[in-house]
Order: sequence, then C-alpha cells, then structure tokens
Amino acid sequence: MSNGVSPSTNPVSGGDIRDSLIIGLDVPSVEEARTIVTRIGDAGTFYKIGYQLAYAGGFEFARELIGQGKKIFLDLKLHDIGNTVEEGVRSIARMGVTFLTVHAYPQTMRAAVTGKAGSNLKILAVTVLTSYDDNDLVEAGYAPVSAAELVARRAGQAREIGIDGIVCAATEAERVRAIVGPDSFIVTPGIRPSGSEAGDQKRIVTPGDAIRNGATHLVVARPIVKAADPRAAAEAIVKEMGDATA
Ligand SMILES: O=c1ccn([C@@H]2O[C@H](COP(=O)(O)O)[C@@H](O)[C@H]2O)c(=O)[nH]1
Repeated sequence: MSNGVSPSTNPVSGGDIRDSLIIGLDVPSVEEARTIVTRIGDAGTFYKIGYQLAYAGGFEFARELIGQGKKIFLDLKLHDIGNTVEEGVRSIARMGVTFLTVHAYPQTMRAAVTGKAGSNLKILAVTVLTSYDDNDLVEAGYAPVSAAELVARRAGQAREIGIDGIVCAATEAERVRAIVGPDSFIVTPGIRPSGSEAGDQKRIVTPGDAIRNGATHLVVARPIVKAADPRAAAEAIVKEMGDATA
C-alpha cells in the first residue's frame, strides 16, 4: 500500500506545502478530533495521532482518516526489547499509516527497520525530545552532553541503521541534514508561530525558520487545535512555510 510520501516527493522541494504541516490531534476523544479535522478541511492533509488520542479510539480514527485520503503519523515513540518492537512495527505496518516514531536507541531502531520490511511505512527516530534542554539531560542521568550533541550522535546512528527520518528540534535541523544526507525526512516538533506560548517546549523555532533550517515536516498541535479558528491557524502556518521556501 502506498502512503504517498517519499524523499523524491518531499513537499518542501516542489510538492504541496500543506503536506509538510503535520497537525497533532492532541485531544481527548475521537469526537473532538473529528470536529477539528472537519473545521480544518482541506487546509490539513497530514495528521499526527499521539498517546492521548491513540488510547481513546485513535487507531480506528486513523483508518477513517486514511480512507478520506489524509496521511497519518502515529507518534507512539516505541521503545522496548527488540522482539517486541519488531512485532509491534510489523502490526502497525499493515495499517497504512505514513510515519511511525521509535526512540533513537540502536536496538530499537534496528528492530523497527526489520519490522517494517516490505511495507511503505516510514520509521522516524526521536533523538532528544524538544521539551528537553541540556539540564534535563543531566537530570535524566546522561554524562554532561548538550542536546545538540546527543541529537547529532543519534542521527548518525539512525543513518547507519537505515532509519527513514529524524525527529529533532528545528534548532538542530541544519546539522542533522549534514549528517543524514539529502534523502532523509527531518520532522520537527517544538514549532511556535511568533508570539504564541511555548508551554512545555524548550527548543522552539518559528515555522518559517524551521523550513529555512531544512526541516521537511513541521509538527504543530496546540497552536492549531487550541486556536479559536483551527483552520485559520493552520493556513497562517502553511503561508509562513510557503513564504520561507520562496
Ligand atoms: O521531541 C518531540 C517529539 C514529539 N513531540 C510531539 O509533538 C507534538 C507537539 O505539540 P505542541 O502542542 O505543538 O507543542 C506533541 O504531540 C508531542 O507529543 C514533541 O513535542 N517533541
């Protein structure tokens, strides 16, 4: 089954710029998610389903959206023993989703690459969460290392293992591109239009700067789904992204 996304059709390099905006459906119910998707209409082509919705009927809703021609990013951030990750990815690969996340640990990434074999599923490796700064890494037990250094190390491992794309902050996108080469997706959460609240995100970048830094896809949840007019919020972000490619 084709999911309609490949590095050669990377929307930032010539396709539909709307496909580069991944809207995070971080809402508590399918009913609420359906309302938002309807309100956004054709301004949104790519949706992310994470923990909150996945465990509240989100898998069925993902199939519904795929049936409507939308692309789906399942942000499950898998991390377990290799066999469990491999078999889990094998099951997800049958759903027809476009992107799936795993944490960027070598065992986990190898298992995911094996599990998706023969499918069109693209695996993204989450390097260092965008809510982390250098102090958070020390608190989590890492020897003094900057978030940027750890992202670079994990991006290099992901490239060696054959992962399709990297999740990082757009602050690191340029450096990651130099590591992973031209054919990898670079997917950046922590996006904040100027003037909007950072919330718990610590490594934030505006939509325009993220594109200029080399991101292929931007992940945006609260600034869109909590906006009074989600469609207008999505359109404004897409416009800023498009202007950055001009
Ligand atoms: O490093 C990461 C990885 C994933 N996320 C996810 O992206 C969205 C961002 O939501 P906002 O409301 O736009 O901050 C959210 O679903 C996270 O789980 C991330 O933020 N950082």
